[in-house]
Amino acid sequence: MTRARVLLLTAALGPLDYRVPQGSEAPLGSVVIAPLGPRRIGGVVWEDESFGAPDPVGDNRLRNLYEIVPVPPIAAPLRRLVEWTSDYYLSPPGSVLRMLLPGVAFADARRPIVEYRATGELPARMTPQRTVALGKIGARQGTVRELAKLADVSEAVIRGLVHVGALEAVSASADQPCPEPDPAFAPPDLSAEQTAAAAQLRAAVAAARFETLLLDGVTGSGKTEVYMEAIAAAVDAGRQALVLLPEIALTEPMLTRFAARFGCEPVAWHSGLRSTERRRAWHAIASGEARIVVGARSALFLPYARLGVIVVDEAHETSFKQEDGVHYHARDVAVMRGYFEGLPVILASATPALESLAQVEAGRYRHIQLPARFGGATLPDLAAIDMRQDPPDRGRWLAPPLVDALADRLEKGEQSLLFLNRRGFAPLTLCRTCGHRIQCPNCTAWMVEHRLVHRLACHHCGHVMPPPRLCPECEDEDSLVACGPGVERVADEVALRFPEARTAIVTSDTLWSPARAAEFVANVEQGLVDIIIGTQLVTKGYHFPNLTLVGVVDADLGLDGGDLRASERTFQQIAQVAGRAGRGVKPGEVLIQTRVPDAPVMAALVAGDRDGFYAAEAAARRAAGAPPYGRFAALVISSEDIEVARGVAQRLGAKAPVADGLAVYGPAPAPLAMLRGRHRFRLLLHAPRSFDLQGTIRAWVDSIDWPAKARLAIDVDPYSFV
Ligand SMILES: Nc1ncnc2c1ncn2[C@@H]1O[C@H](COP(=O)(O)OP(=O)(O)OP(=O)(O)O)[C@@H](O)[C@H]1O
Ligand SMILES: [Zn+2]
Repeated sequence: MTRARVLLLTAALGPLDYRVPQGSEAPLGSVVIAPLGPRRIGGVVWEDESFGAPDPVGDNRLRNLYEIVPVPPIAAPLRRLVEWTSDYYLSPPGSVLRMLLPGVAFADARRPIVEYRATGELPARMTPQRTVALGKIGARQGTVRELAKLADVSEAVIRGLVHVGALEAVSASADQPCPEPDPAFAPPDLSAEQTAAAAQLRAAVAAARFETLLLDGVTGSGKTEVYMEAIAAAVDAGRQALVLLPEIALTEPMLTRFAARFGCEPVAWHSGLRSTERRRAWHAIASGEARIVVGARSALFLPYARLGVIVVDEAHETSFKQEDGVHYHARDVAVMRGYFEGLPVILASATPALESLAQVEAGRYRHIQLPARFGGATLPDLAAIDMRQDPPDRGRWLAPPLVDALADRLEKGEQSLLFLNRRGFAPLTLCRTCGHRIQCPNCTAWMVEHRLVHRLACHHCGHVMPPPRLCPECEDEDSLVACGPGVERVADEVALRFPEARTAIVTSDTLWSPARAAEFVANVEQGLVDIIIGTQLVTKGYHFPNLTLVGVVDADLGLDGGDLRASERTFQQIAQVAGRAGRGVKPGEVLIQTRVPDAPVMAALVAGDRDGFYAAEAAARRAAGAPPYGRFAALVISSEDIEVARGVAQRLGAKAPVADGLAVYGPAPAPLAMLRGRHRFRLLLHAPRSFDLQGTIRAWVDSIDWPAKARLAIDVDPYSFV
């Protein structure tokens, strides 16, 4: 009889033993469906010796596996990555496994789906909407939902077109062939510096060995062009390439850019995909047919058949850190994947994380630099506007020098960008009469006014309500006032000052789909926008040659809050957004509104002294034992019942581990004391780099009993301290 130990797709259990039905085989890594009580559940056949090698279950108690799923087995290096991730981030292995095997992995790729395509017949009644829709669909084929998305119309319009015979149903196999990228399609003419950098990357891919390379080039130096050479090398070698991006909004422009370089779009992977697209993508990735994959961090764990290189673009971005479920950092896990699979990992950034630079210094990462912009474009001039000396008019947010600069660009027909990392109209609504502030009922957070949609919204839990007319506290009428600016409010000021200017507000509210992102890019490129007002979403990736002015509306915003990376993040964010200016022939100017122009980070930005800033920051971190020279981990205990949460936190606190060099802070109410209706208490651990934090935490957490109503979230190497 053959048995199989299976790691199931559930957080609650370790591996379980099963019997392999007669006539079937289930070698290590096989994807299977197994019985679990009355349920059917997916899983992967695993080594007996993993996860503490639990004792085997007696033959007589084994249940039969239901099915061996006909997809390629999960390879050993990826199984090791699952174990490592589970171990390092203190997450159940079943939760990690789910990232490899989303539901679509179990959907039969060969089962046909009904798709639709144009028949060439035009409906008798042609509305303008139908004309546009058919134009956009062209020769493409897809489900009703996909075509609706493609044509930017409702599904009803598509169904209407089917009804009148303009579209016909076809049975499509879900594993439609992926187009083959052609590395020789349109290679760029690289500059001498770029050529040297690209040669190093190509050689690393050809060597097919683990190595981490930090591609550190100023904004506009052509990092993307250069790492595409590494991808070309991987494709040439018959391998797959993965590019991780920090935001979904960046994927669409990147797909277009790849299409220009390789002759076809790569395969995209992110949470915005339709389930049919997702199914197609997953199976193409697992079979090796998807040669280039561009995706968000969730693309990292997929079972690539023949991965040859991983690129992490904008590698300094903290959005690579997942803040729920498995709290992993995609940049760090990418490096581990490279290690287990024996392949190069390229981290690209104009403002590398201190962590990455420390690895370079320690000799563990190779440093590849591109110190100049491509094509003779120069880096922009940065200057600070001291808001204490040059304040904006009352109730306004733009200081006179910035207003003048905007007027100047409008006159010259050049584009400007105003950056403020705050969505909505105003971050706080306050009663003038009684001082009441409108707070989210579920979170320790203010409700943010979104005037464009007439709503107050909580940015933590998504709770929305109409803006009240009466103060909920004193019931005074029309006493509520908006405090502070968000991008919408800055846009109002721009409209007031420059009624003729064409503006675009760019936030996750306005660029919620890849299609909207693509539309925004096209509008700016065609010169249909004069002033962009945006959040961090516009700080990176974009290349608008006619954009010559960047205004940072509130440079001090990120410095509040006492986050250990506050200065570093401020530096990166402002350097990145500054990098959008002057990328063409015309030089760029950057004006930074601040109340602390003498703060080291502002002074370094204005002086263009990146090395000095990083050196000072590194010294300060080293002295404080902060990352990357020391380590943190956070334990957040939450419950709907505050007493339960407090009780567990206190019992845990009473058993806090004691060790040389280890400091345990708390328990204390977390800064975000309530989130989604749950009360939160936090314990923070601080230890030297070499300390076994994971082992310590594991033993500690096991030392108390956990009531069912309390939940524990563990965050190793936290980036968010709320
Ligand atoms: N060798 C080249 N030939 C033609 N165009 C190039 C070349 N190198 C760079 N470019 C162009 O210069 C612009 C900037 O390059 P790219 O976007 O690759 O820079 P980057 O370093 O990734 O920038 P950022 O970090 O600011 O996003 C792009 O429009 C790119 O196509
Ligand atoms: Zn809330």
